[in-house]
Amino acid sequence: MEISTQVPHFKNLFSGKKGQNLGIVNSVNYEIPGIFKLESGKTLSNVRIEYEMYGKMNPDKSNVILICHALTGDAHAAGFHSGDKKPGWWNILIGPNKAFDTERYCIVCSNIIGGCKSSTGPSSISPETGKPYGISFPILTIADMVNAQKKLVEHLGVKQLFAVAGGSMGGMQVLQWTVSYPEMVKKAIAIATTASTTPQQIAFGAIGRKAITDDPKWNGGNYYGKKIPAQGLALARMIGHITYLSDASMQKKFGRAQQEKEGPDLSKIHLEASSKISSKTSSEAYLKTSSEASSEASSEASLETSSEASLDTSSEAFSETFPDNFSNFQVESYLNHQGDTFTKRFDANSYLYITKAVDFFDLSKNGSLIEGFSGVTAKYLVISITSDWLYPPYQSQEIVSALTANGVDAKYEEIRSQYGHDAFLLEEGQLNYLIRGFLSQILVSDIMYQSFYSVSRNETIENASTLMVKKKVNHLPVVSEDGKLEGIVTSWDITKAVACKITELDEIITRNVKYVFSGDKIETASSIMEDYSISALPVIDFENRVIGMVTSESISALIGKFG
Ligand SMILES: CC(=O)SCCNC(=O)CCNC(=O)[C@H](O)C(C)(C)COP(=O)(O)OP(=O)(O)OC[C@H]1O[C@@H](n2cnc3c(N)ncnc32)[C@H](O)[C@@H]1OP(=O)(O)O
Ligand SMILES: N[C@@H](CCO)C(=O)O
Repeated sequence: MEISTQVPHFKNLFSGKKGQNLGIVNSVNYEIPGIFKLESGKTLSNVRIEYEMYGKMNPDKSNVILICHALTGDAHAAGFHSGDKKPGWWNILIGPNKAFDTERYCIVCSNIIGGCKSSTGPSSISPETGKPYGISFPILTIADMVNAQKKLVEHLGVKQLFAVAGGSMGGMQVLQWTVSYPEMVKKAIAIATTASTTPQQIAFGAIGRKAITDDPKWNGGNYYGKKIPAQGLALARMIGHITYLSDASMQKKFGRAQQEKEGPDLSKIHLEASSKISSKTSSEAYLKTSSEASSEASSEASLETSSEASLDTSSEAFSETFPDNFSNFQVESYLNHQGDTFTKRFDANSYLYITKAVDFFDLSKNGSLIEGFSGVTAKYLVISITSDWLYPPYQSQEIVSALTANGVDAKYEEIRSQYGHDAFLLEEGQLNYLIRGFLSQILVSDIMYQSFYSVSRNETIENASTLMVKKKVNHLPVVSEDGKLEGIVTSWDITKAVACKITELDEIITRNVKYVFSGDKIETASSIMEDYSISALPVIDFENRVIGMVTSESISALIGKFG
């Protein structure tokens, strides 16, 4: 066997290069075959999951990181969609040389079920009725979202995720993953989240939902192809958005400043600009809804409707309440803008279902979070934000305490920020630093040789020794016809065999062979080598197929280079 003599590629482990953007990225849609069962016992069929993937999977698919989005996020976590000026929502962290380094990891992000960004949700067409589900969509839980993601992960052929990461509701999915499928998650990163939704969080969710359901245009959830409940949805977002900021960030952003009286009215500029900028988003969202409602005519109607409805929201709010010359604080204008733009990108029924799933979330068992986390094995990084009053730091500390009580390796970090809850979307420097440190232990995959020679157990000792001499190697993994590891022979075994006049390789193979996985830390490989006095280990995948070799020389070279 030859293990290629070149020094393995150390990639950008210690490069300190500045992060780069991914360029143009695309979404992919996957349909879960058969019936998808929900926690409630209800079922869905033809369930679609929209996802994006950045970076390449390594041969044994052990470098995959699943990113879980927050309440109103989607699969588009990084890079740019063609024609877009803004990148995906976690572009600060995902890309070459960023914490979620796409040169090293394969990043997958999917839109949750229940959402309105091409995964199956209330605005999708029910295969049974041929109409949008509306509120006939079954009740959802965070576990349902995770179960759907698991189907996607299986479809991608990934046996174990290198990591799962997310903030806010994304953090809840992270926690749920490690509870529901402990064997499938190696590392977990939960940011600005809770393991059990508090009454205060539920209260804010309830007000948002009431704003929507009290809007007459909500119409019992049956508004597709008609005027959307823009006013209620905008109000829900305005309430929600206040909880994503902090007292300090609002002071800093707006103070008591008022919108300019002289010159153009900024709130109108923003409204006009947003209806133009978001016309693509709006047409995509509602074309989707109405094409699902199956008529081109209705798609035009609903496109018109969606922009009319959102303009209605603000004009009603201002004209009915205040005379024209009343002052308008900047913070009011800002919230109006946030509410208005939200109506152009989000479905009101999805908002109801998803916020309810958040409210249901409670991982404690018999009132005990320690019991709830009893099966968790993933290594954890839990991050909170000093100014987050929606998911305050004590809730992250409770997670860490309960994990630690179960013997889980859990690290707690606090980001110092004035941004409030949404700091998990904004604090580029601190997040990159903490996440990179947590993820970037050197792995076998970083130093293994992917080109190697092997022999079959039916080989003669003469042929095996000729191969070793010719290719200048001391270890040959013995593999079956389908590449599965059966044993190993070393040059020392061959020397002994020659001395004892043994001719068949089969007689000298070490069958109780030590091996590693490509996702193992190099410390693991190095301690096996030390404990058993061996200088090379086959690297196998989860099917027991040999995919590479790691040698003591390659580890020494790494230590020499960076130690
Ligand atoms: C996984 C996920 O969570 S995905 C969902 C994340 N995205 C969102 O939540 C979208 C809405 N949220 C936000 O915009 C969040 O505040 C953030 C965290 C994403 C962005 O934060 P920041 O960069 O600080 O932006 P900021 O909060 O200042 O908002 C900027 C917008 O407000 C507008 N704005 C600022 N001041 C005013 C004002 N006085 N009057 C009207 N509009 C204003 C800006 O023009 C800008 O509009 P645009 O987004 O249409 O371009
Ligand atoms: N602002 C983010 C975080 C909410 O938790 C969102 O809308 O998804």
